[in-house]
Amino acid sequence: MSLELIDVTWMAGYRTIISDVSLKVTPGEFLGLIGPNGSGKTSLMSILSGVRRPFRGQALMGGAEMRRLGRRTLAQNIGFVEQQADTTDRLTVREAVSLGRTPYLSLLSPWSPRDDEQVNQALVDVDMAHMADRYWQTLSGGEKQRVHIARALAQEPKYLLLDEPTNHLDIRHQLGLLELVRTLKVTAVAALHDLNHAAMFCDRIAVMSEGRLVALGSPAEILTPELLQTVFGISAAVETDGQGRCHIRYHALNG
Ligand SMILES: Nc1ncnc2c1ncn2[C@@H]1O[C@H](COP(=O)(O)OP(=O)(O)OP(=O)(O)O)[C@@H](O)[C@H]1O
Repeated sequence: MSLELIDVTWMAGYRTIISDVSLKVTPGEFLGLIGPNGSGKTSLMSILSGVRRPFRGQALMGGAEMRRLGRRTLAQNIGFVEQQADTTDRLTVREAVSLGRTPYLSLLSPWSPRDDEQVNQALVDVDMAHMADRYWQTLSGGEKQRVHIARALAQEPKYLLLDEPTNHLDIRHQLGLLELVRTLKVTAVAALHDLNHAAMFCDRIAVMSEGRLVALGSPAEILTPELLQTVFGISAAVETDGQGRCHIRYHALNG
């Protein structure tokens, strides 16, 4: 089962934000989405998640058009952690993560010990179990971000979509989160600004520029000095280690 976009265009008013993007997310992979500010990463993630519908083209999950699948089906398959999500509700951390179980609950299938297990595991995965009884409003930005991710993990998604998930996180938690995503049995797509993190953790990288998908491939194929110059307007050297992993060394803009 895969997520796929076929010739997708999305417009806001009369402005084209996403142009003719075709992209198939391979089951089990960790796909990084990179591109300059305003290049369309968030817009593309919201189409991949089923939150937004393409203006033209198709967004498919397991070969079925997402627009024909119910919200519950989408929520049982796709966990989406958006940027700047917040709540004014007076919730504890555990209650916020428990919301991830909503797609599985009904009158005939009420809250069970298995739901508790999923919530506990998600809290452990993001290193927030010790704060389970704290109120959401009292958390730091990074702690809130980890709770968002735990809520998505509690959904037991097949696809985990993360929009700039390392925002607000200290470096240890950034690395821990990306390592976690890589080891989970999910297909993951993450919009990332740190290109070296994309190189370290992603199987493939998709590059957005001005609403178009301009490159897609392994980190070593994608992260070349030429692409960094063309898409980001920067000068950099790219080193490759013995295992084929690359590392970008940036040059100062006015150096
Ligand atoms: N609802 C909307 N109405 C009008 N313009 C929009 C809307 N949503 C996005 N845009 C515009 O579309 C472009 C792409 O935005 P998007 O948030 O997808 O980019 P991004 O690559 O995620 O950027 P960033 O790296 O800054 O988060 C931007 O110019 C943005 O202003």
